[in-house]
Amino acid sequence: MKEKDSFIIGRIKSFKYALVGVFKLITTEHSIMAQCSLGLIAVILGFYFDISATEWMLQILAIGLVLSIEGLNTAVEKIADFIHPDFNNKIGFIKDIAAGAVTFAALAALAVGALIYLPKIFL
Ligand SMILES: Nc1ncnc2c1ncn2[C@@H]1O[C@H](COP(=O)(O)OP(=O)(O)OP(=O)(O)O)[C@@H](O)[C@H]1O
Repeated sequence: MKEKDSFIIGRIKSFKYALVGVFKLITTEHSIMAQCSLGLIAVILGFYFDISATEWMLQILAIGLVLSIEGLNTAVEKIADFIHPDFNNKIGFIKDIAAGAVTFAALAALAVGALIYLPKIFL
């Protein structure tokens, strides 16, 4: 049996695997690429409109929330396709609710973006 790593070595290895996961998500998943692009546009808008520190914090949290849940949704889709590649109503239900979770985050992020930028654009 493989010997267990020490606490510190274990955490460093986990962080390395997590960074590899970030790289895989960004380079292979179209949904993550799309969300990253929207996040990048939000960051550019943030610099353009010189938003406050509080607005930056809310915007960064919103971007992080969407990317995190989109990443988990991708993982759910991959597991579903792996364990049951054929059409199946239960797999469809699982994928739908995982996508629904992303939609909650995306709507919240949209609301944050609207509250930050609409007054700056129209007022
Ligand atoms: N094996 C399946 N059985 C039943 N329904 C499925 C199955 N695979 C996909 N679906 C249905 O199709 C929808 C889209 O699934 P899919 O895996 O293509 O996700 P997607 O959001 O298009 O993913 P991607 O991130 O690859 O663009 C699901 O939400 C579900 O309703």
